[in-house]
Amino acid sequence: MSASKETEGAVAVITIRNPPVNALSQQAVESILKVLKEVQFDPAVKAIVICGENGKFSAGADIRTFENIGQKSDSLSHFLEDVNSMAEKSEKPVIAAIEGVALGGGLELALGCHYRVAHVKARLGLTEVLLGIFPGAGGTQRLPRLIGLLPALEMITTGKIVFAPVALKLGLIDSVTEDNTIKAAIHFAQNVIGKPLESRRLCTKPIQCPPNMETIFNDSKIKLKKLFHGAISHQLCVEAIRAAVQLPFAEGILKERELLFSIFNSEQARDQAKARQYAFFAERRVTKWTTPSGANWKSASPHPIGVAAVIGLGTMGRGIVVCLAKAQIQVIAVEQDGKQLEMGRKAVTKILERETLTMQQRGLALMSDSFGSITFTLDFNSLKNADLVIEAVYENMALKKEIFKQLSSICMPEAFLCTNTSGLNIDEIASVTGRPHLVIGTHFFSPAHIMKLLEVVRGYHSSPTTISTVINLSKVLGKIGVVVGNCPSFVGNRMMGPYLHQAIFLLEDGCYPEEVDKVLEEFGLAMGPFRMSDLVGLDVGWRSRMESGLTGPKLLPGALVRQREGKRYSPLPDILCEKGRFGQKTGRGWYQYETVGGRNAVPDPWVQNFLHDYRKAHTIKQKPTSQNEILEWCLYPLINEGFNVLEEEIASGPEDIDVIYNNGYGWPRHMGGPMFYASMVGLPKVLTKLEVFYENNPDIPSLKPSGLLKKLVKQGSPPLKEWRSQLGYQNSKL
Ligand SMILES: CCCCCCC[C@H](O)CC(=O)SCCNC(=O)CCNC(=O)[C@H](O)C(C)(C)COP(=O)([O-])OP(=O)([O-])OC[C@H]1O[C@@H](n2cnc3c(N)ncnc32)[C@H](O)[C@@H]1OP(=O)([O-])[O-]
Repeated sequence: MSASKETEGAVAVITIRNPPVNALSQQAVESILKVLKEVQFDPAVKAIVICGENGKFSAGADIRTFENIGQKSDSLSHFLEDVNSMAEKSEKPVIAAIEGVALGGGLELALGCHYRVAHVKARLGLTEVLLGIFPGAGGTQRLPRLIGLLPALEMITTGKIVFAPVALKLGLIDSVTEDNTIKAAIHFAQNVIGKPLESRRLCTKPIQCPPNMETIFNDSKIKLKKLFHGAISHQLCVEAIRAAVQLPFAEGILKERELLFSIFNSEQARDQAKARQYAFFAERRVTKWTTPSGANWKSASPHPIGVAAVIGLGTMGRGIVVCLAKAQIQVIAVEQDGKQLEMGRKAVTKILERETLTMQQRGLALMSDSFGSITFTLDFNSLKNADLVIEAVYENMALKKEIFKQLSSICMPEAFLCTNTSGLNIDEIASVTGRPHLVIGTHFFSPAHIMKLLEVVRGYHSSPTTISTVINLSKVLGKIGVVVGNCPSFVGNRMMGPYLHQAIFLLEDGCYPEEVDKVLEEFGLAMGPFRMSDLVGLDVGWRSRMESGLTGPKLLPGALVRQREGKRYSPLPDILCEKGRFGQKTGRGWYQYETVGGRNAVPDPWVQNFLHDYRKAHTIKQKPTSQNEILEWCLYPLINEGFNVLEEEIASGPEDIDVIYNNGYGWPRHMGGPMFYASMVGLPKVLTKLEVFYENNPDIPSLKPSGLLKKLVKQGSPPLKEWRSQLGYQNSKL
């Protein structure tokens, strides 16, 4: 953890060293400050270049030290701003040579420099808000002075990262190079020696403000509230930028620090920051998978995938083709029906055109010819060229088995065979192949080219190389792969089950869909259970319930309307489907929509009357339910299932579950994930509530408190990071 100095002619090059990403710990910052002071007084030095070791400028303040945030944050912010200010005030030109990343405090340091030279692939951003804080070393005061109020507002309040070419257009950097950045910066420095620096000092620069500033700030706060569901740091960013506009620079810096401090003094804001930082590290932790046999992310080597095939060009298949092509992988897209193939080809082309346009708008030179080539074909034999095949046909075990049998004989013996099933048994699918060790589940989330999550479902025989290859592929696709065990519905969908059932029981008991959705959306979920069901399509669950005999022709005669095998059952979604209300796709579901396929959910008086009549017909007394009760009734059963998943060793740890929910199910990051949320609420409280729920509803088994939850409470509710050590892994499905 140090900064060192070398000289090249009259230019001193200060290198930040703190592997792996040159994070700015207090020690690192002190060291930069010391070297910077030294070169200020060295008469041989006429210009200064600051760079980071190993091709990374700096990923900002050291997040690992944030755990004990509070007083310390003030000193770190102080120190970092001291460096920035010293660079800014220097009488010798200071140039930031930006390679890899300049994020958070790293970019703030670069903003303190007089000039910025970046490599074409470098990424820059003030990402603090994504960690529940905001730039605390002058970023909110300097960035608007450099690039203008509106672009700065957008970058700071959303944590948006831009590539160097876009940064150049914004005026964030002065030069982009495709060659050696440090050499380019030294050359740049030599050219500016002796030139006046006053106009390069951002602290002296006025901010160009549009006349309707107040409206801009107020609108921005409203937009952010909607977009980030009540996350406090986003709102505080606006206040700090307002200070940049209203106050002289030095006072703005003090205000920025005061606002940053207010985060640590508010319990809610502090918890949100903790949750976001936990989510950051959880995402890194899940990549370090391990199996009970001892194989792990370090010991298993992934195979590179040059050619991948996708079978089935429905919604999921199309999205998977797009993300493979975007990652420059050659794709073979197979359908069995000519019409479906043509529809799939058109849809994929349209998405790729949209993606190209978006990339171009973001200033990235990604053109359609930099996508991997796609061959659309009806010929199954073309699969013989694929390194990896992803089957994405509809959820039918017989069909999937038929396909895997064919794959086993057509594909190269070393080809990996993946299924995009969202809940079927991987081992049963693998059993029809001659290579079960190369079979694995790759559960993508819709839309597959956008959603970041990939549940990697390990079958009993899936080899470490197979796991490693698919996890590596998830990285190549820009996704987060989480290894989970093989059980019905795996992790995410399995936990959704009790949540959705409970939401429907609330309707029977007196609530309305919009009431339940509102509570969960105010909590921060991207969509409440009913809007989400309408989006997915109510017919999906209906077909599976018919298949398993819970409703429809296979239902045993004499079954009670609201009970199945002694357990509470609600026929409400079945009745809606029988009436052709499948959700958005039919323009009617739990809500009504302006058109078939419309997205704007409007409460439907028909549903209200229907629920009213239903309760009357079944003599159900309408119970008043408070907002808090709605939240607990929906979330606690979901969390309880999470503990069951951990106890059965379907997920390696609470972090895995939380990463799945944050990236696949629209869980608000400032709540960390369901398991983190449980730890914040307090395990004894969750347990007590579940005990009461179950006692009053013994016919709802998912309310029965999980053994692991009880065990943890008995042990005094250890912190979440210790839960893993309570898991035995004797019967691990991982
Ligand atoms: C609270 C008071 C603050 C007051 C002062 C304010 C100053 C400032 O305004 C605040 C900040 O800068 S806030 C900061 C704002 N900065 C950000 O938000 C940037 C956050 N970082 C990133 O976005 C990504 O990590 C990168 C894009 C840098 C690299 O992505 P990639 O290539 O896919 O690699 P990867 O796998 O992701 O990371 C590799 C390893 O590095 C580790 N690590 C990373 N950053 C770290 C950090 N800052 N620190 C420590 N460690 C950090 C990471 O955990 C991992 O460790 P592991 O043990 O091997 O698992």
